Amino acid sequence: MIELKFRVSRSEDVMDGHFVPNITMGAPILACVSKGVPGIFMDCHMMVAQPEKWVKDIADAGGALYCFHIEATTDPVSLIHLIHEHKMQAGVAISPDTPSTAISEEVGEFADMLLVMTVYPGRGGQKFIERCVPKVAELRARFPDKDIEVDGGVGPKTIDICANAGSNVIVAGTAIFGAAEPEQVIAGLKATVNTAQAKIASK
Ligand SMILES: O=C(CO)[C@@H](O)[C@H](O)COP(=O)(O)O
Repeated sequence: MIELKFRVSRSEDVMDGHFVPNITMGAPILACVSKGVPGIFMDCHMMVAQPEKWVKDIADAGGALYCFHIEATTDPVSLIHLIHEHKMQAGVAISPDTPSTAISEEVGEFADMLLVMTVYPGRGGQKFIERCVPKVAELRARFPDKDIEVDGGVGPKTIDICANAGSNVIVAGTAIFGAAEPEQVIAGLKATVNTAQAKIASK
């Protein structure tokens, strides 16, 4: 299945730091998309400083998954519960300089998805940061049943390392939107992840 991922941020509020094309927008636009494409799964990556503030707005706009940054909150467990109360899945993201251990056992167990950023949050088209990949393997070992997403600089040249580390949700912006034949890129990314997942499952 192809999902659409929405990067949600406001100019005054940006932190500095499945297959998903990536688009930047806020709740009003999400609401229009939700209305125009009934049943769409909107994976909302909240690159905002106070993620608690936007849960209701995003839920009301039709968000299906609300992913916040662990660096942006002091109480991730309560935030996950709040997201679930609003009938959305909860994702927890870590930026490139944040270790995987920032995700406690409790947070990892309650979350539906863990996101390892492989670029610094802010814009598309950045270079893949390979030193982030071991965090994917660490989280996969600790949380074998969770969705683990990678985001940033992921495409045909970097998918192998992500998939083999255990990532099963891939965000790709430039690699898809910049391709002459996006369908082929998506098919290649999917095949690589499916093969790696089958290998991991057979161990
Ligand atoms: O939101 C971010 C970075 O801030 C990422 O989702 C990138 O926008 C992904 O785009 P590419 O790196 O694939 O071009």
